[in-house]
Amino acid sequence: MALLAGRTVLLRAGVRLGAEAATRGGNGARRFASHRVLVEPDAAAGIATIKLKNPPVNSLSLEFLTELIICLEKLENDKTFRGIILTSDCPGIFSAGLDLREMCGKNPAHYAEYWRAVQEIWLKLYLSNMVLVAAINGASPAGGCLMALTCDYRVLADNPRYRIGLNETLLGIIAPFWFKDNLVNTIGHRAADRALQLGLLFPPTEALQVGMVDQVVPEDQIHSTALSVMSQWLAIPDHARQLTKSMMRKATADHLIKQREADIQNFVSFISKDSIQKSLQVYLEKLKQKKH
Ligand SMILES: CCCC/C=C/CC(=O)SCCNC(=O)CCNC(=O)[C@H](O)C(C)(C)COP(=O)(O)OP(=O)(O)OC[C@H]1O[C@@H](n2cnc3c(N)ncnc32)[C@H](O)[C@@H]1OP(=O)(O)O
Repeated sequence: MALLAGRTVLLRAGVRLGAEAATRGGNGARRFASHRVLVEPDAAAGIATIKLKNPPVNSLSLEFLTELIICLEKLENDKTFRGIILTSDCPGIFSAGLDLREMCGKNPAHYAEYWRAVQEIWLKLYLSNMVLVAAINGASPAGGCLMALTCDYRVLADNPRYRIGLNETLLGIIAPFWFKDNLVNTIGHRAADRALQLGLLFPPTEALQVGMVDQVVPEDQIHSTALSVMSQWLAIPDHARQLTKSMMRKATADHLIKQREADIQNFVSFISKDSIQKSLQVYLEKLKQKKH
């Protein structure tokens, strides 16, 4: 195993994380080769910082999700690491959430493959044995917010443009039950009810008030704060913390695990509807025209 402090890392001989992109080989198998998930290891501290790097907005495309899933698997299986700091390498954006282009104008088989990957990243993050701290250094709507919600602790940089929330209703779509469960577990039923129905995106002060994040700090202190939170969490014996985490989260994860195939079918039939396709296209078009 080679560990290079402060660099994109080689975790196992010959496998370069962050240097991988999914492509189809002749036999249909996936190969990997690109630079979207940067891992900065601190082996002495047992911490890996994952920097999301899928410019311009870290939208969660199938390829990006696949790389992230592989990265998390490798870290989870590597006893060197006990904690992950999840942050962004894209200035001003943590993640714009699911890649709308994966949900528009594609076929049912693609939607099913995509949704399985979305479920997988959520399960991997939500059930991770490691301590996960989100250092949210940018806007974090929808799927971006969901990734942060899977973490054990959330630090948000204090910038009014860095809004966070599950805004699905604004797109004319519905947050799945497991997005909802994760939000309810974090901010409580009443606040989640209001936030989900209105598709609220909270600026930092409100995000802190509602419990969507645990701490708001000046932007230049986000990484140091995440490190100090991490050392506090890593001071707890792993077995006790991990079993407690599992006790708190298992029922929520099992809810999805038991209905995984049905959830995929629901997604495929919902997203394939003409009316939903139309809403998503209009939303994407609005995003594109915003600049002009
Ligand atoms: C049953 C279905 C359940 C599924 C649940 C869905 C969960 C989701 O995650 S849906 C995605 C929801 N995401 C959003 O609503 C965020 C949309 N984006 C934004 O609000 C802004 O882009 C953002 C605040 C993140 C950043 O703003 P800017 O810095 O001003 O960037 P631009 O808006 O100019 O965007 C640059 C470029 O990126 C494209 N873009 C943005 N978001 C997405 C996305 N989620 N998927 C795909 N592409 C995205 C945007 O269109 C611009 O493209 P170009 O015009 O081609 O440069």
